[in-house]
Amino acid sequence: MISYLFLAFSSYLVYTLVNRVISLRRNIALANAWGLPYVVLPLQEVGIIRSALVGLFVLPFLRLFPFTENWIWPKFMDPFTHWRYLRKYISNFGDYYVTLSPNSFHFASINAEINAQIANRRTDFEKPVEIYKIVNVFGRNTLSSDGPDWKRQRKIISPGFSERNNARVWELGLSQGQKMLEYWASKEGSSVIEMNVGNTALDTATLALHIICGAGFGIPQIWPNEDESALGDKKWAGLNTKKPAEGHKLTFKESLVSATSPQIIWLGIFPEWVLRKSPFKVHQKLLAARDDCMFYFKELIEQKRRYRRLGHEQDATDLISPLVKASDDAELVKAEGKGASQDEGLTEDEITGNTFVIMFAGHETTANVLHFSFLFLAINLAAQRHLQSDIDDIVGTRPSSSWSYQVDMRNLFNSMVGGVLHETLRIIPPVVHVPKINRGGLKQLSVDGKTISIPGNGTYIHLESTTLHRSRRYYPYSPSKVTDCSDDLDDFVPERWLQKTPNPPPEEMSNKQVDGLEVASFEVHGSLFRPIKGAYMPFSEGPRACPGRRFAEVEVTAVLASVFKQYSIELDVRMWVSDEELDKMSKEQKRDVYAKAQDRARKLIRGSQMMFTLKIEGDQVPVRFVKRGKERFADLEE
Ligand code: HEM
Repeated sequence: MISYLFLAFSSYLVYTLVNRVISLRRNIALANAWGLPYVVLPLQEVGIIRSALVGLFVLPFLRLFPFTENWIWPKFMDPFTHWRYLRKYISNFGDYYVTLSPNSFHFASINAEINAQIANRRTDFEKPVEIYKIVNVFGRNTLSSDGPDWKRQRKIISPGFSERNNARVWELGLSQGQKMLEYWASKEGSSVIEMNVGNTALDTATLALHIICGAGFGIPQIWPNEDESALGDKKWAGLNTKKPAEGHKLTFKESLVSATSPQIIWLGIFPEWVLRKSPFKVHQKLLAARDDCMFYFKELIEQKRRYRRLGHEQDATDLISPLVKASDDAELVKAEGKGASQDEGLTEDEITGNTFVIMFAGHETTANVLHFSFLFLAINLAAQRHLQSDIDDIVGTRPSSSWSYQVDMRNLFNSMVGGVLHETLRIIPPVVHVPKINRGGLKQLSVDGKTISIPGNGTYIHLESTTLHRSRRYYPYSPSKVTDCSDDLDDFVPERWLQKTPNPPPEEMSNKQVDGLEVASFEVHGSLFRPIKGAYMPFSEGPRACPGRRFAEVEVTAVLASVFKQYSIELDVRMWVSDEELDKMSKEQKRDVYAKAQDRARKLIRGSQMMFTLKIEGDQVPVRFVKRGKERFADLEE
C-alpha cells in the first residue's frame, strides 16, 4: 500500500516538475521572441497578502545563506525591489524588462513613453482588481472595480472633487497646520518657542485624518488639547466627540485609525466568520473597530440624507454628499418607473465602500508626504531657508487666516512650497508602483521609435515610480552634494523643480474639464518643471489617475506654508549632545553633530518599509520645531 502511495506521489511530483519546466521554457521563448530583456525567478507573487508572504518568509530565508547575497534573482523576487535597491540592479536591463517564472510573466516599465500609453489605454491594460479585494471590507468601491462598474462609480464620486472642495481643503489645511503647532506647544517639555516632536508621522496622520473628515465628510475634528466646545453646533456623538456614541467602544476617529491599520490584512486572509471565532484579541479588536466604523459611516450617510431633505444640498462641499445624491436620484427614477436606475446610482454597499476608500486612499498618502517633507527639510536646512524666503515673499506679513485660495495657493504652489511637495513625491512616492494587467491578446507599444509587444492572457504590468523618478532621462540633475554619485537624483533637491519661464497650459487644461474635474487654477500657467507624460507617476496617469490629486496638493501646500511661515524644523541632536553642551560648541563641532543626525535620518528614511504606503518602522527621527529666529543650527546651511 505504502509503495503505491509513494509511486503516486512521485509520479505527481515528476508530472508537476516537467510541466513547470515546459512552461518556463515557453515563457523564456516568448521573451526572446519579443526581444524583451528578462530575469528568471522560481516564483513571483502579486497582491498585498501574497507578496507580503514572500517579503516576510521567502526572502529572509534566502538571506540566511550568505552565498545568495550576490544572486540577482532574489532581488527581483522582492515585490518592492525598485524601492529597496533603487537603480542598482534595474540599470542592467534598460527601461523595461520581464520577470518570469514557470507560472507567471510580468512586465516592468520605467519608461515614460510606455507608461503614458499603458496608463491611457484603459481597456487594453486593465486594473488587476483582484489584488485590491482587501479594500472591499466596507463594500464595493471605485478603487477595486473595473469596466462599466468602475466607470459608473467614478462618474459619481468625481464631481465631489471640485474647486469648492479644494477651497475647503485650503482653509482646513491652514487652520489644521496651526492647530498641530498649538498641540505640540501644549505638550510637556515644549513651548510656543520650541516644540519637541519624537515622531512627526503620528501627528501628520492625525492632521490628515482631520482634513479628510472635515473636507471629505463634513465632520470637523479636534486635537487632544482642544475642548469639544470648539466644535460649536457641529458636535455629533461619537463622530467627533471625545467619547464614543452610546453602545460603541470606539469613536469614529479611533475606529477609522484601526480600520485603516495594517491589521486590516487579517480580513483579507480569513473569512469574517473565522475571525469572529478566533481566540486572538487582535482579531476581536479589529472586528469591533470594523463594526463601529460601519456604524459611523451609516450615521454619516443618514446625516447627509437628512441634510438633503432639509434642502441644504447646495451648501454641501464634502465628498460624500454626491454619493448619497446619486443613490437617492436613482431610487427616485426607479420609483417613478423610469427604469435603469442601477446604471446610474450607487447601492448602499457601494456608498459605504466608497466612503471608506476615499478615507483610506486620501488619508495615509497625504500624511506621509507631509511627514517626509518635514524630515527632508530638517535634513536640508538650505532648502528650508529658501522655502521660508519664498513663503515670506508671497504672503508677506499677512496672517494665514487671510491667505486666499485663488491667489496665494497658486503662487505658493508655483514656488519652493510646490518644489518640496513634488520632490518628496518624486523621491518617496507613497504608492511605489501602479499595477496593470493585459487580460486580452498581444498588445503593441511604441518606444523610442520601435514597436514592442506585450503578451496577453494575464500578463501583470508594473509601472515602477521609484526608479522612474530617478531617471536621468526625465529629470534635471547635477552631481550629488551628499554622496559621490555623479547625479543628485537620490537626494532631496526641491530647487530642481523651479524654472524661470512659465509653462504653457497643458493640452488637457485648455478644455474646461480634466477627468471630469474642474480646471485647477493653480496649475494653469504654472512655472514648476513639468516632466514629460508618463515620467512622474505618484498619482498615476490617465483615466484611472488619482481623483484626490488636487485635494492632496492643496492640503500639503497649505500645511507647509502655514507651519514654515512661523517655525523652522531642526533635527533633534540630544541623542549625541545635551542642549547645554551644544550651546558651548563651535560652528565646526555643531556641523559634525548635525551631520551625524542627518546621516541617521537619511538611513532611517531609506529603510522605510511598505505597509500599504512607505513608512519608517521602529526607530524614528526626532525633530524640533522652533520659532523662526531661534534656530540652533541657522549658521550651518550648506
Ligand atoms: C499624496 C497623496 C496621494 C497619492 C500619492 C495618491 C496616489 C494614488 C494613486 C497612485 C492611485 C491609483 C492607484 C492604482 O491605480 O492602483 C490613486 C487612486 C485613488 N486615490 Fe489617491 N493619492 C493621494 C491622495 C488622495 C486623496 C487625498 C484622495 C481622496 C480624498 C484620494 C483618493 C483616491 C481614490 C478614490 C482612488 C481610486 C480611483 C479609481 O480607481 O478610480 N487619493 N491615488
